[in-house]
Amino acid sequence: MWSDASDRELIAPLPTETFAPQPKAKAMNAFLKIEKLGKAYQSDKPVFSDVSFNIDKGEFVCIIGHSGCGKTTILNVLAGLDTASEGHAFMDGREIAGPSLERGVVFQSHALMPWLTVRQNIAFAVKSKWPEWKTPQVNVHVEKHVGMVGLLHAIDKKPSQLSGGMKQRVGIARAFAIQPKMLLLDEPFGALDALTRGTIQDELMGIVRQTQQTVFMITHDVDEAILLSDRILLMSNGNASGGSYVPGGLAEVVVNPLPRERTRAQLHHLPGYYDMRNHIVDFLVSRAKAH
Ligand SMILES: Nc1ncnc2c1ncn2[C@@H]1O[C@H](COP(=O)(O)OP(=O)(O)OP(=O)(O)O)[C@@H](O)[C@H]1O
Repeated sequence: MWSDASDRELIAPLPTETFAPQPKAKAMNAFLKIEKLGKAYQSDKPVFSDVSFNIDKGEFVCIIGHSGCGKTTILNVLAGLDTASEGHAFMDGREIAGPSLERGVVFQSHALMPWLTVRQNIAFAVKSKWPEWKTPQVNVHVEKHVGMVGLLHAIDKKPSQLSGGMKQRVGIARAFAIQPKMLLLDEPFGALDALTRGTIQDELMGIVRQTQQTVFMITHDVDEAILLSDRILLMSNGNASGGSYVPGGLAEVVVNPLPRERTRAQLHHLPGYYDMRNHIVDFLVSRAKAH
């Protein structure tokens, strides 16, 4: 029911699926195209290999897997901050070869410049993207994006004067403000309490739906993935059982069957929610880490 048939063709071999394939038209020239990606810090023990997937424009894709399977490594390759040992990553028809303002990145730690205010932090990024812009235009743009995350009242405060949730909001506003072609989120809400996390998830979902932003996000939270994403990539860890080493990789692609206009409050009442949740949890418990 959930597996993405076209991705299956790209990811070979995949384990037997217990769900009927769901046909989904997928262009050959997908917006983001990952081909047979592999990474080895130790040549005899690659972290993962043969990872292939596509992301369409406007799609929200989450990746889930146990610690150490290589999620951040993949995100860093997409960000241009790391290189793969094998394979290729293309965005918008061009191979990714270094960081670019075409991709906005939000990490778990907010990475704001502590000596600058919210306004100045975001203006710095905006001026890097559009150096020809005059100050009034930069200000309007900054205020629009700070408003989007509900922080206009704190726009002239420094990071030390903000809560953890507020700092993450600034990071999200800054990433959106450069109008990236792709947003890369590495557990952006990992350090937040459940209440703040929920509020910011709602805000992020609203902005993403409104801007049709393409997103690749790492999370450890199954409910967060089900709430936000159109598809969920399930990654397995490298496995050294039986004397030989098998690298980790992309084990399965789960297509989210829930209506896109879902909200956090209604999620648990939607038909199909528990089946999907149980399927992902079962994967994490029994298949993701087959040591
Ligand atoms: N620079 C490095 N040098 C050597 N090994 C590294 C390096 N960076 C990552 N690794 C190793 O590669 C593996 C994958 O790391 P990565 O951070 O991508 O995993 P992850 O799935 O994102 O984990 P987590 O969920 O804990 O963040 C880990 O075993 C890690 O120790």
